[in-house]
Amino acid sequence: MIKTGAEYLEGLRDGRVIYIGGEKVEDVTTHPGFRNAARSYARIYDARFEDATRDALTYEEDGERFAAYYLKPRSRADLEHRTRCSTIIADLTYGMMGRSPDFIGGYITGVAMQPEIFDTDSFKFAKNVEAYWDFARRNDLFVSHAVTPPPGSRDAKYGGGRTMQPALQVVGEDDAGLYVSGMKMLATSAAFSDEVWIGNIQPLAEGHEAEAITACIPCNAPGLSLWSRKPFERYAVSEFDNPLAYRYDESDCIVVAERVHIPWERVFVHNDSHLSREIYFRTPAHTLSNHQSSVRYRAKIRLLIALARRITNLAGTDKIPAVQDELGHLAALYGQVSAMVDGQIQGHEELPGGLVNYNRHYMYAAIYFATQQYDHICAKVRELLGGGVLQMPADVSVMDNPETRATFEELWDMSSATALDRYKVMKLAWDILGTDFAGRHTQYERFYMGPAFVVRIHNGRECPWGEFDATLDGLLGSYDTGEVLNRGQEMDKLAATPKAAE
Ligand SMILES: Cc1cc2nc3c(=O)[nH]c(=O)nc-3n(C[C@H](O)[C@H](O)[C@H](O)COP(=O)(O)OP(=O)(O)OC[C@H]3O[C@@H](n4cnc5c(N)ncnc54)[C@H](O)[C@@H]3O)c2cc1C
Repeated sequence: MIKTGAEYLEGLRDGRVIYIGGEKVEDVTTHPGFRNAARSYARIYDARFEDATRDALTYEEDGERFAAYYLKPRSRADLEHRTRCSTIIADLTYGMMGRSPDFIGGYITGVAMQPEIFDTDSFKFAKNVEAYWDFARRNDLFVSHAVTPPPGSRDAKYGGGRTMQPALQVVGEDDAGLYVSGMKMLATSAAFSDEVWIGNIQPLAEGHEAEAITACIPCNAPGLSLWSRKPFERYAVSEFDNPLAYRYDESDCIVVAERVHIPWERVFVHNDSHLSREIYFRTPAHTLSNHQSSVRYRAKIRLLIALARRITNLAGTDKIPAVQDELGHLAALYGQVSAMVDGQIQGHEELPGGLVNYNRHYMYAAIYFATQQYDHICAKVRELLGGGVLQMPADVSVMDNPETRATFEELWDMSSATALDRYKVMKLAWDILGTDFAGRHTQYERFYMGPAFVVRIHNGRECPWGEFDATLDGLLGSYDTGEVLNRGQEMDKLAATPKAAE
């Protein structure tokens, strides 16, 4: 059953423990660091009840409606349905919320499409994976994830001397389940999610099997706390000055567990270092979730490029051929991203059991493009922006004082736009390019799938090298030494033949 925005917000008032530094957040739906972002997520939930978006955001099965990110794709049309769903969510948030519910919806659905790999000689967890997917869709869960170990796990003294190890691991077991303690990085949107998925996207070293635990934990589980980074929403001057930080700060939290109990039915991998990482790649999980990343990125750079064009229009530089050339360059990059989204559908893969997946190599290639080009796109927009934003008054209170307002409106007005309209565009541009919020986005786009070398490893793994070999071998096999020698001898003969009378 799908939830309304109000029901979703009510679910966040569940006693979860969130810290901002030493401050304990009592209620994310009212706290000044989180409340507007919570409402932005609620807006996504409400859109599922609106005529224009219901069919794209949901699917129906046996008379019941579920979020479309829980749809197991069986055809190209299903993949397109999932893409439309993520496009609407990304458009509602201008691509600012990377870990919206459709991201981990892709993980959960992806693992449930090939649950058999979770049955091993030691544990039979396939039924848990399938049951969790059904539980998540029936309860319309928003799940976030933390699958990166803390830097402390590289510490040479890692093995000893501490009462609690930094890397989250199993520390106990009983008939009902497992106990875990430690930290996981960096659960974006966890403050707003119902549950958090913990696991390992990086390889685990031998001897670290206790860290292999992969499971879902409710955000209000006893012993679990979420340690938030600085919430930018709290420091937004106003909605007019920082419209993006004010509405769309999705938050990032370190997950800290102190003897958190996980019932067996929520455990997907235990004590198996290899499998704990393989599940993302041997199932469609990583591809379904990160197709969403490409779709979201497209929405974000559309906003950035639209801003670039508007800025040049307001400044009157849009008629200059060199400026038009820059806009053409940005338009080409946008076209490439769009083509990469469509290509993942066009080149989709058939899976066992009548299921399909987006093209995983194209997905990783799109992510690599996105991570490498984000700084470049921002730099181009900054170039076109000039000193614009810094040539504006400090904040919108300039409009509250009649004296400053009169001068502002008289001197800052241009034929292209009023002073206030120019101010509005410049402040929005700065919110995506220059503020704390913007800096976090630059880091996010670079690291959400891990460092660049990790994204290259994914590309190398999924590249159809066999096809490359076939191309090369086709050419190499089309000639051999004998033929070359024969052809050479024939040329010699021809050269030796007397030419006909000219
Ligand atoms: C804003 C943001 C949100 C995120 N959200 C999530 C989330 O929701 N869930 C989640 O699980 N993760 C998330 N991540 C990703 C995650 O937390 C890590 O930041 C990411 O995996 C990189 O790990 P790290 O920070 O430990 O960097 P490191 O692994 O320490 O890498 C940092 C740099 O060190 C160098 N380096 C390290 N190892 C090597 C090597 N072997 N070879 C060459 N160079 C190397 C590279 O230059 C690399 O860029 C998020 C990250 C950011 C920035």
